[in-house]
Parts: sequence; structure tokens; C-alpha cells
Amino acid sequence: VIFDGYVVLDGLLTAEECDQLRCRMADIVDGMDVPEHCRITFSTDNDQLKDQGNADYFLTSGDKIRFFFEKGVFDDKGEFTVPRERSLNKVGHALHAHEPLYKKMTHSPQVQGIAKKLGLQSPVILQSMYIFKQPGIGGEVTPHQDATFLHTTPLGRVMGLWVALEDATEDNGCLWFIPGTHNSGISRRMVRTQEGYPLTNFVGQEQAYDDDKFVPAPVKKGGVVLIHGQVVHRSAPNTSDNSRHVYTFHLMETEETRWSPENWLQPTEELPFPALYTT
Ligand SMILES: O=C(O)CCC(=O)C(=O)O
Ligand SMILES: [Fe+2]
Repeated sequence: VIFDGYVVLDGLLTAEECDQLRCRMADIVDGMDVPEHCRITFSTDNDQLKDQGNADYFLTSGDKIRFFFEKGVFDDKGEFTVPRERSLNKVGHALHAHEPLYKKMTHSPQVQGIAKKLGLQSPVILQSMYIFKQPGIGGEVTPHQDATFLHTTPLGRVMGLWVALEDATEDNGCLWFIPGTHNSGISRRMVRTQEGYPLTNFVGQEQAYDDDKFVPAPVKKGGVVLIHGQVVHRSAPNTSDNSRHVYTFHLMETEETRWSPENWLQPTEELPFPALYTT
């Protein structure tokens, strides 16, 4: 059991493995088709269309590889204001299924070993993301609990693995945690709405957390942070000149667990949640 709600482990990947994953992502970004809703040019009429486009794109991304951008990277003609490889916030949410290198890493003996050590009996992979935290423009991630987005009954069945593909430091936006908060339930849930827009809503509210309660969790390239589904965490904007690329994915223990049908993320016919203990 995770003591503080998170654990930093060095050396999950070698530097070469990190570089291979980063190279592959650079190729994916090179070949990216910029999604249409991002190209909608600015006008008040189009605001709603754009929001709905964003919402559709997100809600159907669970079994695909899709692109999510930082704010302000498109001008009012829909052209990039920054180099395209610097425009992305993240790529998600099924790299673990569609990208062989990512799939192999996700199911690696090392990852399976961690899950077994933690006593997971039949874990599945829920989602995966590549997060860029771009130098200068990588935005903050506000305090949250992952179970807000990935809710189960009972709670305590979800764990994130956050793999640093570059050194993550206090300067380039490493994770910060409030130790022990994994034991106090959850503040808010994101749920699908019955019909129409918005497609999702929050039930409950995130609490206001005291800034000085957060403890930084820097991690070296190749290291991993294990994140309990209920521990409160955040990351600061990246004001440094260095990116902070990570590959992160979430596991769920399926034994005696109910995945909420209200979660934004649902298994699909094309991609049921894959079992971790396979290759
Ligand atoms: O990478 C970040 O800054 C935040 C990621 C996060 O919250 C997560 O992986 O659960
Ligand atoms: Fe998170």
C-alpha cells in the first residue's frame, strides 16, 4: 500500500528507452493532422461551435490517438502562432493500444512487476497520455484527484504511473502532492450529462488547498511516480527553457470493482480496457 499516496521510483526506463519514446512521439507530431475544430477561425458566432467541437473530440478520444493543444497557439485565422511541435499540451488517450513502442513499455515486465508487488490481481489499462509541458508555455495543472475523472466503486482501485522521459524538476513543472490526501474521499466527479452540451459536468467542487501543503516530487529521466487515484496533486506552469515530457497511464484493479458508467472514458468495442498482465 502506498504510504503518502505517491511514490517516486528511479530507473524504470533507461535513457535510451526514454529517447526512443520521445523520437516516436516527434514522428507522430510530424504526421499530425491538425483537428478541424482547432482550425475554426475566431468570431463570437463560432465560439460555441468550437467549444462543442472540442467537447466531441475529447469525449471520443478514449480509444484513439488525439491531439490537445496549449491555449493561444492558434491565431484568428487558425494558423499556428508557435512551431507545431511546441503547440501541444498532450496526446491521448490510447497510445498504449495503438503505438507498439508505447504498448511494449506499458506492458513491460518492470511495470507488471510493480503492479504485482502492489498486489494488483487483474489490472487493466484505462488510458494513456503523453504530456509535453512545453518550455515557456506549458500551462499549470490545477489541484485535482485522478478519481475525479476515473471514478470507481469502491474508490482506491485506480493508480497512475507517470514516467519521466526527461528530468522533471521544480523549474520545468514537476508534480506536487499533498501527502496523505488519498485517504479522505473525493471532492468532485466529472460525469457525462444525459444529453446535449456540455457533454460533461462536475458534481461537487474541488476544495481550496493550502499552497504550502504541497510537496514537490522531482524525478530523474527514466523514473516513475506512482500516483494513488485519490491523492491531491498539481503541477506548475513551465516557465523554464526546458520541456518536461512524460508518458503517463492509469491502471485499475478490476477485482470487485465497478467502473462508473458516468465516467467520460468508457471501454469501446474497438478497445475494451486491456489487461496489464499480457504482452
Ligand atoms: O503532468 C502533469 O503535469 C499532470 C499529470 C497528472 O495530473 C496525471 O498524470 O495524473
Ligand atoms: Fe492527475
